[in-house]
Amino acid sequence: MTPCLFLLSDHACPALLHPQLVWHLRWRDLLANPELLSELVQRWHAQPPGEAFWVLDLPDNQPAPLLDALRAPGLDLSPWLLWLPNDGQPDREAQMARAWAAGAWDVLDEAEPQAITRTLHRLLIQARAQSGPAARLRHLRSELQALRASLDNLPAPIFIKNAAGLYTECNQAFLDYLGLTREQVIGRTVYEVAPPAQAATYAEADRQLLAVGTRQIYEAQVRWADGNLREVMFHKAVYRDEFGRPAGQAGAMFDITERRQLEHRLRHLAGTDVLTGLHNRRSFIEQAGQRLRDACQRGQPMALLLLDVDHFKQVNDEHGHAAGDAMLCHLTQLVRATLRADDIFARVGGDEFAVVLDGPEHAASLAQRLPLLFDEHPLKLGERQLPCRISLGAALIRPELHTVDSALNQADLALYEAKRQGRNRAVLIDTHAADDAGPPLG
Ligand SMILES: Nc1nc2c(ncn2[C@@H]2O[C@H](COP(=O)(O)OP(=O)(O)OP(=O)(O)O)[C@@H](O)[C@H]2O)c(=O)[nH]1
Repeated sequence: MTPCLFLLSDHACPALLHPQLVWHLRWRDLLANPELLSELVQRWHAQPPGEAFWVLDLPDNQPAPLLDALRAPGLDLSPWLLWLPNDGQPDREAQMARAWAAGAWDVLDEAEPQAITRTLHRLLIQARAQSGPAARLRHLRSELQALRASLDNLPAPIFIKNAAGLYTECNQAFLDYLGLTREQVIGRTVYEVAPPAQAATYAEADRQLLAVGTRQIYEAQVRWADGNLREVMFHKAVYRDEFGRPAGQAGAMFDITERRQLEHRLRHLAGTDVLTGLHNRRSFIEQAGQRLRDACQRGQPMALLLLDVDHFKQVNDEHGHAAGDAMLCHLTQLVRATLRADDIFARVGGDEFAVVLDGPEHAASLAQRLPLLFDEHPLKLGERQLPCRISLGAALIRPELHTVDSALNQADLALYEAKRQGRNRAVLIDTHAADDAGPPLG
């Protein structure tokens, strides 16, 4: 915002004649040849000064090309002055008249040094008014407005907080997202802007960020304008004062609710059997593994049951694949109704199902009841009733001694034994009892 003097002259340099001019107004450029004006214009565009004053000599009384050039975009607002040399030319009055008519801001007549001093004095007063604190404030205000307009055009909610945790700025997207007015946000803390549970999370994150003094990315819930909680990813960074101390933080919010829901749904689908809606084998291995680890910590004995439909191939062959599907769903419903809420039930093969559960008593009771259950509840297909028979192998295990695989192997041995003994029955193995393959239960 330093006032500048652009001097264009083919006469003896007026700046040299008037050091006061040079002293108070920093030279921006000095050109001795009016033909270099185009170069001046280019420099002006490359690095426009805040304010500029031009002192012009109108060479050979031909001001038109010069003035046309001065009206080029970006230059036409600059005040300019005519330098009238005291060189004895006869048409001084005419020159002056032409300059006024062309829009000269003033005339510096070398023949009247006192008038030049007055003009320069006025020039300085104006220069100071244009480049002083008020002008700087105007400039800052207009920059702030430009910044705010840019922020308001961004779709992501953006906020700025000072070191005391007060919001000092935010964009329109932030207000829209929270459903608040500017007055409800600016100058307030997170506790006045967000529900208490979320506000505590944000305040702790703010504290950590200011302590570390760099950047921060974290996920948290945010209450949306409609009152619902949304999943949001915060990207925040500290800004510093002139001494390099953290002075506050600027943050942006990215709503990832839909992305998280999609991920959750994909994870669910990846672990779900399409026909029955039960865990598939992959999900069963994960869930059962976690259950065994938990049980291991508690010293809780566990059981793993394997159920397999007897002669299921025959059902398919005689009644069709759709009837076979219906039988698998029927089995699913019957077993699920018998299990406890925290038992893990999965379809681990075509006609093979697995259950992981706590406690040998519950396992023994199920092993006894399930084969009978299917006798009592045949599958109804229209007018027809299809008998549904299953074999069941159960392994009682101590989780500290078993993985899911080894528990499955034990249950498989028991299932094999049930099939071998004639099907439609249960065999229970206590992996720690001396006689591993116990008697059939069903
Ligand atoms: N309907 C239907 N059948 C399936 C599905 N998945 C596998 N199967 C069939 O299930 C049958 C399983 O047959 P096997 O493994 O021979 O067993 P099984 O006939 O029950 O004989 P045992 O187990 O020894 O009593 C095969 O015919 C598969 O084609 C399915 O999703 N739907």
